[in-house]
Amino acid sequence: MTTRVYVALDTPDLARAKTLATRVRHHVGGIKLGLEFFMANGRAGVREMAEVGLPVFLDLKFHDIPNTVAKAIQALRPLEPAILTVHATGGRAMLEDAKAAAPEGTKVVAVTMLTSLDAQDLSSIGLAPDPHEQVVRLTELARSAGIDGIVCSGEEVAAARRTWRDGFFVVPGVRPANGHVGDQKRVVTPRAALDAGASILVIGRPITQADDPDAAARAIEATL
Ligand SMILES: O=C(O)c1cc(=O)[nH]c(=O)n1[C@@H]1O[C@H](COP(=O)(O)O)[C@@H](O)[C@H]1O
Repeated sequence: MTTRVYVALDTPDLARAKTLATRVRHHVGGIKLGLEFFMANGRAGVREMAEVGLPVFLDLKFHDIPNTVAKAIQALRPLEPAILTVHATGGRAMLEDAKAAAPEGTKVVAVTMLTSLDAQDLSSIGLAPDPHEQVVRLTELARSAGIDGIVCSGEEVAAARRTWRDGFFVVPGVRPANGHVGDQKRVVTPRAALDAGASILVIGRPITQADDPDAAARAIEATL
C-alpha cells in the first residue's frame, strides 16, 4: 500500500524541490506544492514536478469572491492536480463555485482552521475560542456545499469525521514524537492523526529539513 503521506515541498527552488521529491518518492504517496513554490515557479514549475510521477496536491488556499476563485481554478485546470485547497471561510457560494470550476478528478478541500492557530487566535479574530466547534461548523458547511473534504489538525479530525463519514480529511501540523514544532500550534503524531481518521497526512519540515530526507520519510512510514 502506498503511504498516505504527502510531503510538503515548501521551497522556491525548483531544482531543490525536484531533488527532494526524487529522494523521498518511494516513501511518500504524493507531493504538496504551496504558495512559496508556486509564486516562484508557476504552472510550468508544477508541470515539471509532475514528471516525478507522484500525485500533486496544489495548495494555494484560495479565499476571494466566488467569481475570482472560480476563474483562478479554471486557469489551473490543465494541471489536473489531485487535490486543491480553498479556505472554508470564503463561504458556501465560493465553495460551490470552486468545486464546479475544478477538473472532475480533482479533490477540492477546504481549510477550516489553520494548524498554526489556537483558541486565543480565534478570540483575537472575533470567533468563539473553541477549535473543535469552529472545525465542526466549517466541516458541515464544506460537506453541504458539495466539495470533497476539509483540512484540519489531528486534534479535531475525529470530531470532523463523525459529522462527515465519507469526507476526505487532510491533516497537516504533523510531527513525529519529540519533533520540532516550529510555527505550528495544534500538532499530533502521524500515527495518532491516522488513527483519529485522517485520509492523508501533510508533512513538510520533519522530512525536508532532515539531514537525510529519505531516511526521515522512511522512519515516519514505519510508524504508520
Ligand atoms: O493546507 C495546508 O496544507 C495547511 C493547512 C494548515 O492548517 N496548516 C498547514 O501547515 N498547512 C500546510 O502544511 C504544511 C506543513 O508543513 P510543516 O509544518 O513543515 O510540516 C505547510 O505546507 C502548510 O502550508
